[in-house]
Amino acid sequence: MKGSPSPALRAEGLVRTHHGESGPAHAVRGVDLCVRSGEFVAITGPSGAGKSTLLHLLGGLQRPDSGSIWLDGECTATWRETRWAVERRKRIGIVFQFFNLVSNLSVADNVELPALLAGASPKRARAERKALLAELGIEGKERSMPGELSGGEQQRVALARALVNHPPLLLADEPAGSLDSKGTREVMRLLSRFHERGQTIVLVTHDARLASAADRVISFFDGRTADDVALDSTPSRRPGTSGVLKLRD
Ligand SMILES: Nc1ncnc2c1ncn2[C@@H]1O[C@H](COP(=O)(O)OP(=O)(O)OP(=O)(O)O)[C@@H](O)[C@H]1O
Repeated sequence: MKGSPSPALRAEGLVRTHHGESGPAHAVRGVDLCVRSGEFVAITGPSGAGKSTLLHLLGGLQRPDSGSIWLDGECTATWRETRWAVERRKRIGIVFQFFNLVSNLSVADNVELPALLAGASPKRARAERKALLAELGIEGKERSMPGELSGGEQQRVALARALVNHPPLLLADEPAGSLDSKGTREVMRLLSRFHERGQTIVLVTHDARLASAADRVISFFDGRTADDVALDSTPSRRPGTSGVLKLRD
């Protein structure tokens, strides 16, 4: 394989059961996954299939009951909360459906915060924030509070925040789930643009249009991988057009 000798992300035998008031929910029931560096993988499936739980396991936001996760070939089994938090800052950007911006911080501060926490100087954090907000088309909103922005604008700020430390891996959980079709198209274009530059992306979505921007679509059903198909990546295919589904050899 060209580039990194290890996959960007590998998971083996992941199992996670939630214990809620209505009894156990077997959200993830033994999942193996391998994502190459630079690959864009979409995970789709019905509500309750376990997609978010899987993404949370991959980002260290929840721990598996069993199974293991490797990031760039490094086993994470011994990582505790603080180590995951440190590694997330450097290696994993996460975008959530409902943005999860800090409501009492300005747009600028929301985006700069992860850079400062990762040790960047204020000058560097500011420069990164400016570049990203310009790239995402929301310069001029730096002083706004998240509540003053449209859903699409908030999602772009969330994307800027996730990418401010240049993490090699981006995990996105229904990043257009609360947006209208224009907002969805914008998110799709942005994800495609970052993917074209080599960003590794794992996207959880119900939305077939968003999934069509990926290299590979994994269908998830009842806590397990039901199907894994590569999308046609002929040069004529441009991100944002619907990909031709082709069964993997
Ligand atoms: N914190 C929790 N406590 C108890 N049960 C949970 C918890 N989180 C998820 N579950 C249950 O685990 C199962 C999988 O949920 P999950 O959110 O991972 O699915 P999903 O595929 O992402 O669904 P959706 O597309 O609706 O977001 C569901 O039955 C859900 O009710």
